[in-house]
Amino acid sequence: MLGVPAELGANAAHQSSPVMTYSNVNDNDMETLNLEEISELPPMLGREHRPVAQTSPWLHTPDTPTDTPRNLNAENKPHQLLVMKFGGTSVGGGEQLLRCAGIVRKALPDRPIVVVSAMGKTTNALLNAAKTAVETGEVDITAIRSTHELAMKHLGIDMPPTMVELLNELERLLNGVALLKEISTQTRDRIVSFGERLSVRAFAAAFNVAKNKEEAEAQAVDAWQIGMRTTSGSGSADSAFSSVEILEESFSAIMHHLGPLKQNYSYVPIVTGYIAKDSKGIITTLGRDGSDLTATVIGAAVKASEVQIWKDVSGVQTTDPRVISSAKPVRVLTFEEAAELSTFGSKVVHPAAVLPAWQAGVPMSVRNSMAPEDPGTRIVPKLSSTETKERRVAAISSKSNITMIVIKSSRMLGQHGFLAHVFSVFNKYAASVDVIATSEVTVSLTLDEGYKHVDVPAIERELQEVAKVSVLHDVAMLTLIVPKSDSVSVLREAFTVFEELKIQVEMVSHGASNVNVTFVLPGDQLLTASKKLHDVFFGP
Ligand SMILES: Nc1ncnc2c1ncn2[C@@H]1O[C@H](COP(=O)(O)OP(=O)(O)O)[C@@H](O)[C@H]1O
Ligand SMILES: N[C@@H](CC(=O)OP(=O)(O)O)C(=O)O
Repeated sequence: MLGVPAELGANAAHQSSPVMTYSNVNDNDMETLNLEEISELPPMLGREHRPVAQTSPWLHTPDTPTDTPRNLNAENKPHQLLVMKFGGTSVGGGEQLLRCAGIVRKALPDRPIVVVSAMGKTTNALLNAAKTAVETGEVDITAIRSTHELAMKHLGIDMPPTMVELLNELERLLNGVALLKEISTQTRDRIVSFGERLSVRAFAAAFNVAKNKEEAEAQAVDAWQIGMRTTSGSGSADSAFSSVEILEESFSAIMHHLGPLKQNYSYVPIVTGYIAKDSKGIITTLGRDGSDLTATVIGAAVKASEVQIWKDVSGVQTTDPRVISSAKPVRVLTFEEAAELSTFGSKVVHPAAVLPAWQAGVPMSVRNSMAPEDPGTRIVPKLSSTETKERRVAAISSKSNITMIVIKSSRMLGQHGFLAHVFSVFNKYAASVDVIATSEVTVSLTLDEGYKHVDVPAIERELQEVAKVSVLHDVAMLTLIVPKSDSVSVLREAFTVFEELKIQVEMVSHGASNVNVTFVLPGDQLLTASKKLHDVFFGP
């Protein structure tokens, strides 16, 4: 479902849409709007209780006489838009919000669309509040309330009424859960959505406090107001993987709502990451860390000049700096390398988020909100020849708590019958396999830690009907991002390290992608192996 329509923009921009005047659009109204109503809404939303658009900006297409030079760039073309996503760590409190608002102000000539995650650890706090309500019947949102109150206090303003109302609504919802002592996955998704709905309002408030008179005002936007729509399905709130997919129609809807900012940058949209609605108007979530996906979908939809992911670290590092302090910044990665790196354990960019930008040819970068002058990491379609020459291994990532299953055929099924049977069992239990190695009679594979819901004992029982099965828990995967051209020499050096450290490699996967080599190791040897390999490939 996720894909980028080939011809966004020019054609869409010439469709006329009705001239609308509206007022008093508040969040509660938005909650009850149906699909048609949502798609009918004009592009400028979010300013509470006051008229926000008198005419449809779609009437101001680049070639209409109403265009002024101010709306065109130096080459007489409409401006592009820049997507800037700020993660929870970058917007943890009032001080950080002001810092990020400053970064956005500096980028105003590039016409930013801002995407924001929940403040600090708010998503975890919301999930815990829901759990506590179910288990104990108690409701306590003091910490969530005070995170937002303190931030507004830092800005020197009262909490905006919509934030007060959202906090009260959250409390009422949790009281209902506490009374029933049960919660549906749909309600849980709804509860976590408050994190981003609050943070965009806090961010908009911070920007409006910081801005000067000439600068456009910020407006908080819930992603569904600009048409971010997914398939139906709940339960992604606390999952590394989303159970929903972005509907293709979202791309044209987003372009419809935000595209006019290319001609007339009349407000700074501050859009909720991570949340969307399905076509019935039910709130859905994109999986943990899913705000990156919101940003790249918007970037692809409006053909942005760039999608910037702002974090608390100076771009992608050669490995997780919390684990190995000698990690160094990676200046440039290809989309393919970035996708592999995140799929295989680095938390820098959400694994699914690379795809929309990649398909749309919109470059990305990872930047540090604590050090905005740092160049960070560029993510581009292709490396230059100098960049290629400069490095062999781009980065190392790892995943622990992996389950490895070794299946040895006990019947003469023939290889294709055996493999078909094995995969049918994994398919039945919705178990997604990460790494696989096969021989005539043996299949070894790993299950990702994100699939904790998978009933491994049931898979084991079914497979035992045709095979000898052994399950190894607590193995780890260590992945080197390395182009195929260098992988032979890198493999040789890696095995020298494993030999020196007497590490038993359970499985090696090489070749499925152009850019990665993955080793499956005993979990307790991961740290030693990572440190040594990092020293070898990047220096101490
Ligand atoms: N290869 C890596 N490069 C950079 N940071 C990494 C890497 N692997 C793990 N991290 C960690 O990811 C953290 C940022 O992720 P996260 O806290 O989820 O950010 P955000 O809230 O901005 O989305 C960094 O502080 C860093 O410790
Ligand atoms: N707030 C959500 C979504 C998100 O993307 O967050 P962050 O950008 O802070 O990883 C989460 O915590 O999962």
